Amino acid sequence: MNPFGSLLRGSWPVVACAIGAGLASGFAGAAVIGLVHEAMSSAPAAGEARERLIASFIGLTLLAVLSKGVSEVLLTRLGQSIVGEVRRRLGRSIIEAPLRQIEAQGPHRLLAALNDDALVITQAYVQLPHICVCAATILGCLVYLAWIARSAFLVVLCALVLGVALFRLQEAGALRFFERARETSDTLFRHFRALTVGIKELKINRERGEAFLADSLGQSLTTYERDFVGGMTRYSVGMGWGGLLFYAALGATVFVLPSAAGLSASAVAGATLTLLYLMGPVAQLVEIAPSAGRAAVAFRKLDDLGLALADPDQPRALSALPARALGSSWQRIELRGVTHSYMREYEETSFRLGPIALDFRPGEIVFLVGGNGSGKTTLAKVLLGLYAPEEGELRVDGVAIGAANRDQYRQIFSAIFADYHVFDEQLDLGDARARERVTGYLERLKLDRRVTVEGGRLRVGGLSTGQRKRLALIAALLEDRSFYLFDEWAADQDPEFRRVFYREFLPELRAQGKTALVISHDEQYFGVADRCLHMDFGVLSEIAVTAQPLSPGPVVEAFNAHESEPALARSTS
Ligand SMILES: Nc1ncnc2c1ncn2[C@@H]1O[C@H](COP(=O)(O)OP(=O)(O)OP(=O)(O)O)[C@@H](O)[C@H]1O
Repeated sequence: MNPFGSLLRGSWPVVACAIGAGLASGFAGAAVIGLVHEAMSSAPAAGEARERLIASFIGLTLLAVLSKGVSEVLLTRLGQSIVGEVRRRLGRSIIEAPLRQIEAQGPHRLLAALNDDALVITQAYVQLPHICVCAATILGCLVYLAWIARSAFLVVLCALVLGVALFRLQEAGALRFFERARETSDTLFRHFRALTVGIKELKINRERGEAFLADSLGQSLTTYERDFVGGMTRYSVGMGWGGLLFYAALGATVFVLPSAAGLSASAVAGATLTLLYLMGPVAQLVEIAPSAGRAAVAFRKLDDLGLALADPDQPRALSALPARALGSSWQRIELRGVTHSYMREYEETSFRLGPIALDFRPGEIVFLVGGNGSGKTTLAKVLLGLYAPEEGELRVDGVAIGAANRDQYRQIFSAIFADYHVFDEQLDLGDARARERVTGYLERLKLDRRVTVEGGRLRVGGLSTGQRKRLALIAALLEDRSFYLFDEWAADQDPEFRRVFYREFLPELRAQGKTALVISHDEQYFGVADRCLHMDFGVLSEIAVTAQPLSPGPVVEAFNAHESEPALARSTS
């Protein structure tokens, strides 16, 4: 979908006012030229006529300057609102795009799109009123020229047509340079990311730091600079041709047309003034061209990334999932013959998960174990609706999950992946009960000194890696979803918090009727599970649960009581 009109929706009044003010400025400027021409070519005015001429001159120049100022202010407003809108839409596009697509692009490409492409597209949009004003001024000047000196008009028209053709030729080359520069921009953002994320490694090893600056970052910067300058140079050459043709038309008007076409001295003066005035808007239009060219490259790049700047208000597909499935009232989540594979570049083999047959019921604690790279996280992503199954299907209480209801399905889950992120700024606690709950969690996870509750929100201080993971656990528990995924949550916790997690939090979730899939290597806690699944190179099997609680206590007793229930065995692979 062409986002051109929809990006400006809501900004049309500003665009219209900017165009109106620009036109007023352009026409007032052109009228000043006409006035000057009239004053120069007729006998000096006296008395009332002279006063009228001076008053008109002052009025028109004031109008030209003021309306130009108004137009500039409006354009600044327009620019800021469009860059915000472009980034909002890109953000939405990223959230709505399939996770595999986003993972395949990598964060650096998305950052480049959010930064570079959003700005470049905005710069082009902001020029829109300028383009209208310049085009109107050029048109007005050409009409005036045709009226006072037809032969000069024809010469200028020929020069314009030839100039545009030569300019377009140069522009094609310029766009190729800009496309290469845009590709380098992706690499640059990858290096920027490495610079911020890998700052410790770069500081510790000076040679690595120097090599990074000189080779990785340095080379990309040089390549970007070379291609960008190359593109702009092509445009400058195009502009040079245009300028040369313009001066040729001016020379012909002044030196050739009076004798060749019998142009009068007054017509030559008028045509010369008009041509000199025309140079301004023509030059402006030509200067805008690189912005438009770069915007075209940016739009193409967003298309390649699969990120459309679609109108966010377009109607969305309605979910086919019954509303009750969103709460804790689902009774069965099934994976039937589900598969997923990754195609690996430069490798002949690809990883394939499944086919998986698996059921989950409310109130189950299911452990998932297996070696590194065996497919545990991949299974979790498929289960959570983050990857669409290639074959087979997911069902909730018999309702198949597809594109239309996948987003709604995902709202059943709360997850802490190994590469989790906590949205601190969104830790809004809401009512008093939630505040009470969170105070309890903070105390139990020994975060009450680092994280405080202020004005219904959590205020987070500097946290260690393990503390941050515990904060992620609190954030997940506050979401109060019916199905939890913990991907090696306890991996970076000390023994005390591992115990609290396995012996207290998991049984509590079970008691609340919530389900948890726990990816874990902590064998000593496998007894907590109702079922234990094992993943081996994408193949899932069920293993026996052994209950060997380490340290008995009130919570463990409760857990042991639960263990006397028969272990659920609904999973097969
Ligand atoms: N985004 C991806 N693109 C391509 N291949 C991937 C991707 N993510 C994982 N893989 C591959 O899929 C296989 C399973 O990975 P997965 O992350 O599911 O394993 P895991 O059991 O969770 O491993 P770990 O215990 O190390 O976290 C691995 O061989 C991995 O190389």
